Amino acid sequence: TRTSIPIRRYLATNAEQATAESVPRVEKHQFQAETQQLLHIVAKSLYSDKEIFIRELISNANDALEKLRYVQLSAGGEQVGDDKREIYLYVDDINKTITIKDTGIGMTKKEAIDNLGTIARSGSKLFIEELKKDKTNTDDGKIIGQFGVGFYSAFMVSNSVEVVTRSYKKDEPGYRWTSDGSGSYEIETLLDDVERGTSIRCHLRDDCAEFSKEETVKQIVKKYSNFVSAPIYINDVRVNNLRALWMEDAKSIKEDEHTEFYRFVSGQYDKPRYTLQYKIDVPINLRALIYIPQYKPNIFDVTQESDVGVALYSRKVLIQPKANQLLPRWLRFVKGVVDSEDIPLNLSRELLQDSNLIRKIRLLLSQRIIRFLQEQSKKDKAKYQEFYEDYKLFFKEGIVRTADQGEKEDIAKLLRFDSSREEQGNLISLEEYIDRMVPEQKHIYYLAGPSRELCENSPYYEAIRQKGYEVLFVYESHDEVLLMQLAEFDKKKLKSVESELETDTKKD
Ligand SMILES: Nc1nc(Cl)c2cnn(Cc3ccc(Br)cc3F)c2n1
Repeated sequence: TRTSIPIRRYLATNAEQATAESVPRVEKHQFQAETQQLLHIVAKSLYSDKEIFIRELISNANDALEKLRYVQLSAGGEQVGDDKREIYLYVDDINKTITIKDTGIGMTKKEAIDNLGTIARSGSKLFIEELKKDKTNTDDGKIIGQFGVGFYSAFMVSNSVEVVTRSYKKDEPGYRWTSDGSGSYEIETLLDDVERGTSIRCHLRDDCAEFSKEETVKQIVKKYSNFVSAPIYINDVRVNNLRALWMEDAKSIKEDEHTEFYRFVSGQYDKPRYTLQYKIDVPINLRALIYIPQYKPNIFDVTQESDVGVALYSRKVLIQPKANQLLPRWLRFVKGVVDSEDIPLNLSRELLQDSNLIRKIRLLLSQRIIRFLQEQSKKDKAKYQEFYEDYKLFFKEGIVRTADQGEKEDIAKLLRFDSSREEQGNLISLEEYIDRMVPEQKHIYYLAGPSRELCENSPYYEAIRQKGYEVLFVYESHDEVLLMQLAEFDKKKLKSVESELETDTKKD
């Protein structure tokens, strides 16, 4: 429904109408100081790669559609049936422009000017703080995230930016805002009909002409905005088609949907061996969909810094395709998506590296994955053992590499060992060993040898068996180093039977 009204009906009386013609329809404004500063930050330093201006403008467009839906819902108005909630991109490689148009809530003149100011005020002040303190962002971050500095990113690639917008509010005219991002902008009240929503037209710089090429823009939209809930069209062809599975109710997702999604995020064509969907809102907002591949990693995968498999999103918008700081190195074989609202959309790649928010996500995720795998081991021991045989090198590397005893022991929960009390090949965990230690037994005992038979025939083993103690058998020399490195677990010392015997005979 084109509810826009022509300006002439907008001014009730003739008198007003008469003056209307003389009202200066184009006003010139100076950018505030903060805006200048922010524009400079954004245009010069903020974004590692320019292409994300498309992500930012699409996110603003999607937010405008979400705000419209929210406003109409809370106003009790029914969702007007034929009211399209869509995002349109138009590229024109003759005139070197790209336009992002939404049919969302739109802006009044005051809102446009205030938003520019708000972004600039909260943006530059908060942004400078963020750069300094790198505290986890306060809710102001949400304002930026909401209609963020993202708009300014258009100036990274444009000689000038032209915005046509009309608010959903009754009797509001449309406006055209233009600026070259230098010191001022113009805002013109439009006399003719303007459809509700906002369209941002970027007049691209010569060195950014690629963003007026349909194919280039399609790839960028698929990369960053594939999961944006509103339909996105480029020159009237729909481009986004995948559902953000990680936002959906875990119980409603079928196995083959996971397989399709896993193949999209992992770039591998096997299936998930394990699937973990993880949602928390405190201490931070986190939606994660984690897959462990069916595929057995080869020595190359283990030794090289293989392609890190976890992508970071914020509210369904891609922030970083290979967010390797989201998981500890030893979990680099994990694939999937982590989405956090608390990540301000506009943090640059560098800032993401070591913020304490990222450290918190890393700790929460790795502990949740360990807990999940322990649960899986109890649910299906054989399946876990198969997984353990394929992935144990990653855990051992993790234990040896970390300096933190707590983390060593967390990872050690995943280890499995041959035991004197079990059939060969029926592996037990350290926790299972501890649960069945004899009362006066103080330590966890292990014996390293080339094979089970040689272990069982070792004099060391015989002695300890007299005491009725269970002994873990390890056959690889690196396992001996590993256990020495681990040194203890759950306050019990890990003792090699060989060393134990000597000290016993030496009556300490
Ligand atoms: N698409 C879209 N829709 C809406 Cl409702 C808003 C509100 N703020 N922004 C960012 C923005 C864009 C242009 C100008 Br001029 C000012 C400005 F803050 C929005 N962008």
